[in-house]
Amino acid sequence: MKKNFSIGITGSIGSGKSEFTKLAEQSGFPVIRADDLSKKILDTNPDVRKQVIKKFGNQAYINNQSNNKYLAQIVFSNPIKLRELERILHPLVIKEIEKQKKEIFKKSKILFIESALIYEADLENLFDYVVLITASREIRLKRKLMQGMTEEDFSKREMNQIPDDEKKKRADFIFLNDGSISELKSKFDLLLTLLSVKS
Ligand SMILES: CC(C)(COP(=O)(O)OP(=O)(O)OC[C@H]1O[C@@H](n2cnc3c(N)ncnc32)[C@H](O)[C@@H]1O)[C@@H](O)C(=O)NCCC(=O)NCCS
Ligand SMILES: Nc1ncnc2c1ncn2[C@@H]1O[C@H](COP(=O)(O)OP(=O)(O)OP(=O)(O)O)[C@@H](O)[C@H]1O
Repeated sequence: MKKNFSIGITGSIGSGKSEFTKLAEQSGFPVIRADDLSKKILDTNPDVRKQVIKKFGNQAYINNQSNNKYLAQIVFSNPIKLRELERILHPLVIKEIEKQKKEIFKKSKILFIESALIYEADLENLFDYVVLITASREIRLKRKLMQGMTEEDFSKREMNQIPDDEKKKRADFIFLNDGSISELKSKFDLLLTLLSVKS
């Protein structure tokens, strides 16, 4: 293998991208989760906190923690507000990914990066390859209902995401995750074979 690879993992809500990322982690590969970075920045960056309170009010934080339920209620019902929150967070998330990527590539040739919004946020150039995890709406909804999300909250989030048909045109690899986790693991192993990577 000649160079370092960064592999983006994306998919619509409930598709199973976190499960796929977990498989990469369990196989010993370094992983970055954009969502976790975003949450950490939202919680701990004082300048972000100032900007978020200015746009969304004092209720955006409870004690020292971001009030995600409150923010979710606002932004997923109002695309303008969502863009405002994204404009505050995304540049910092991208900067942090780039920083961590450099460090990780000193020790590893492969890096998996999970991000729900690779196409929505135009992040494609952060990755050598993008893996799209898919499942029917019915299955994705069922999974999120099982996790305690309401159908209304699911639909509001989904409405702010690019449809799978469009994502499929842009992804390098597409894996359907409508079976068991062990079937998903076989697909993960297939990806390693296709990329000539050994865990
Ligand atoms: C509004 C917030 C605080 C709500 O947090 P909450 O814990 O309820 O949801 P969480 O972040 O875990 O998201 C769950 C799912 O919602 C969907 N989702 C999250 N952000 C977005 C978005 N900007 N656009 C579309 N869908 C989104 C994804 O499918 C994601 O996996 C949070 O989603 C947020 O800060 N979003 C804006 C920043 C962002 O774009 N983050 C995504 C990765 S960088
Ligand atoms: N093949 C599968 N078999 C059984 N359960 C699954 C499978 N894939 C995912 N799940 C479950 O469905 C739920 C949603 O999966 P996951 O969190 O991986 O999706 P996601 O794409 O990361 O979702 P989100 O966009 O909400 O972050 C989780 O509880 C997960 O364990």
